[in-house]
Amino acid sequence: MTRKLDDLVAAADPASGRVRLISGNWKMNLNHLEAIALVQKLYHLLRPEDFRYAEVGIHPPFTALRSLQLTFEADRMPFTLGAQNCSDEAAGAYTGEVSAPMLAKLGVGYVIVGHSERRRLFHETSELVARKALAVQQAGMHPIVCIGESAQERAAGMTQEVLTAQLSPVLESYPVGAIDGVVIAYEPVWAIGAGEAADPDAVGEITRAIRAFVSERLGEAVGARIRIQYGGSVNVGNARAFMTLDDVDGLLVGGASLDPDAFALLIKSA
Ligand SMILES: O=C(CO)COP(=O)(O)O
Repeated sequence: MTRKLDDLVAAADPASGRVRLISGNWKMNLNHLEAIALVQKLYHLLRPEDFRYAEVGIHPPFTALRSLQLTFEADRMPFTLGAQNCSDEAAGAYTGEVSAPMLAKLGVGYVIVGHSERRRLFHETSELVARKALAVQQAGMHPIVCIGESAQERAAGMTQEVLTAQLSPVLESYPVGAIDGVVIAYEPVWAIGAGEAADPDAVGEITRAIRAFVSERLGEAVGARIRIQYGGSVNVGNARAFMTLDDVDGLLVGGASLDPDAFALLIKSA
């Protein structure tokens, strides 16, 4: 379900004008009944003003999308529905795949593409990720494009190089007029599921460099409008430190989004 424009304007950061976005990536967890129970509990823990601070996206497995779509509609819950992946093809003989138009039909607003788990475990290249981002845009949704360096790449001083290489195919192929609908999620691979997040000062520097790179490639106006999330062991204790960084507009939360009490507190603390 997509939220009304006036709600989203309220969720914008007054300094940057960018709408904050806190997204819960459930990964391969929770069946559709557990998914309904979690969002009902989460919704009751949040007050209307919590939704005015940021747009809150929920990214369940595909099998729970229809159930959550109906739950959000029936109870008028102002969450935005999200998916974790999609095919770069619109339809056809691709056994086991799910297309972007199918997700759009379910009311999905955001689709995560290029998560490091998909790059690493399912061998997704940055070119494929760029095609998926384009498929998401063509179906009328927004891609959340994940980029991030591994521990080895970081140790070798290659962070900036890796991030720009991952991002470039998206910036080169995406329609220029729609590019500010892209959300970039900076998720250092070594911080995912690690229990310890990256240092906020370092994230501040890296996200500033990501925005500068977008500005350099596509102009200052686009750079100023594109949204950047941080992800990797975000929890109640550190969410605010990331949200107060100038170039961070939101969070991509894994483990902590599976616990409604923790996720509600995290949204409030941010
Ligand atoms: O991969 C992540 C979100 O996409 C982060 O996961 P954790 O928050 O569990 O570290």
